[in-house]
Amino acid sequence: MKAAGIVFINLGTPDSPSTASVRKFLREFLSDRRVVEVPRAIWVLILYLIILPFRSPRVARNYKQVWMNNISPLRFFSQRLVDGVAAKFAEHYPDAKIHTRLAMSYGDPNISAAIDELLAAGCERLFFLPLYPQYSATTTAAVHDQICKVFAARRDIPQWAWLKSYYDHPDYIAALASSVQQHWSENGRGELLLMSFHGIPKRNVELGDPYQSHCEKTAEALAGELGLNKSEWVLSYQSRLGKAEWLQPYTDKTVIGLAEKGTKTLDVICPAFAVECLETLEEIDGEAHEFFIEKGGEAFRYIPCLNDEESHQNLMFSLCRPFLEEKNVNFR
Ligand SMILES: C=CC1=C(C)c2cc3[nH]c(cc4nc(cc5[nH]c(cc1n2)c(C)c5CCC(=O)O)C(CCC(=O)O)=C4C)c(C)c3C=C
Ligand SMILES: [Fe+2]
Ligand SMILES: [Fe+2]
Repeated sequence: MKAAGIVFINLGTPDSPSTASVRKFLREFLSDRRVVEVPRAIWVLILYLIILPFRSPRVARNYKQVWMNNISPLRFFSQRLVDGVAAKFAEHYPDAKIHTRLAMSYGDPNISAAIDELLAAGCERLFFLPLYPQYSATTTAAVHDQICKVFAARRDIPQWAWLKSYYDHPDYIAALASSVQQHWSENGRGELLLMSFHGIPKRNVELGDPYQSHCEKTAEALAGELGLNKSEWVLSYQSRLGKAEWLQPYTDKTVIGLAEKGTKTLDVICPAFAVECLETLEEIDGEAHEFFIEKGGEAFRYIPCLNDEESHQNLMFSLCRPFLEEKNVNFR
């Protein structure tokens, strides 16, 4: 087997929960045209005059609530996951040279540095695995752009492949289902299972982004695996930004509506997030949790992301295996 490099890529996160670090992160993230498609001249004004000055201190306070000693949850769990998968590679392919790296779309460690390190370590083949089960141009294509930008500046391009999505991979659905079942066995079963996915603007879907259809397929497959009928689960979209319409139903309104209509116990899972982050810990287990209780709910039970669970490491291993074994790669 030729020396191979695997790059796991997540969104990115600030270096610290300070306003300055959050501002730096938001500036890079929200300047990407894949993320915000508003015409540049208008967007630069909104970003620099409104979002960066006003949102950064508020979001920094939110990050402070979920920060783990001196590391962000997203960075902590992503690195643990990658370390766990690296150990599996070493165990299953003891004679092979497989190098793994975690990289971020925004902030450090960046994709370009990861590629440089892997090539310097002698990797002749590279595989990129964005940690987004559902494809969206706002996230997955942004990763693809960055990979292509790095190679556009190189003369000798290595053989490389990437994984576009894994929204219906049997090991992904099985890992989610077993996390729900474990949660039910430890905490009891709520009246309803809410599956909350990160949202994107509705217009993006109208223009051809398959994200919504991927989320729906994940949700239906998970409900099927758990044997739930239509009245036992709900899909919603969280984390909207700005005034435009995003995918509906919105998670905050859904949670409030359910509590007002008499749901007392709610189990909540966020299948679009590979690992814990601000959007799961603060927005869902913090804010949405509070809304539910304020409006009359009794128990809001957040089901953790797959994080560095064994089932998640095995899923990552399965996703990399065809590439590592140089089989005919036939990814979706
Ligand atoms: C799971 C996939 C994600 C999609 C799709 C996505 C689209 C998307 N996000 C924003 C704006 C923000 N997202 C923010 C945080 C954030 N987003 C994701 C994932 C997806 N985003 C994650 C994992 C995180 C958490 C990062 C962390 O450090 O924990 C933020 C920052 C926080 C805030 O200011 O509220 C913004 C902004 C847009 C505009 C978008 C699609 C158009
Ligand atoms: Fe986001
Ligand atoms: Fe949020």
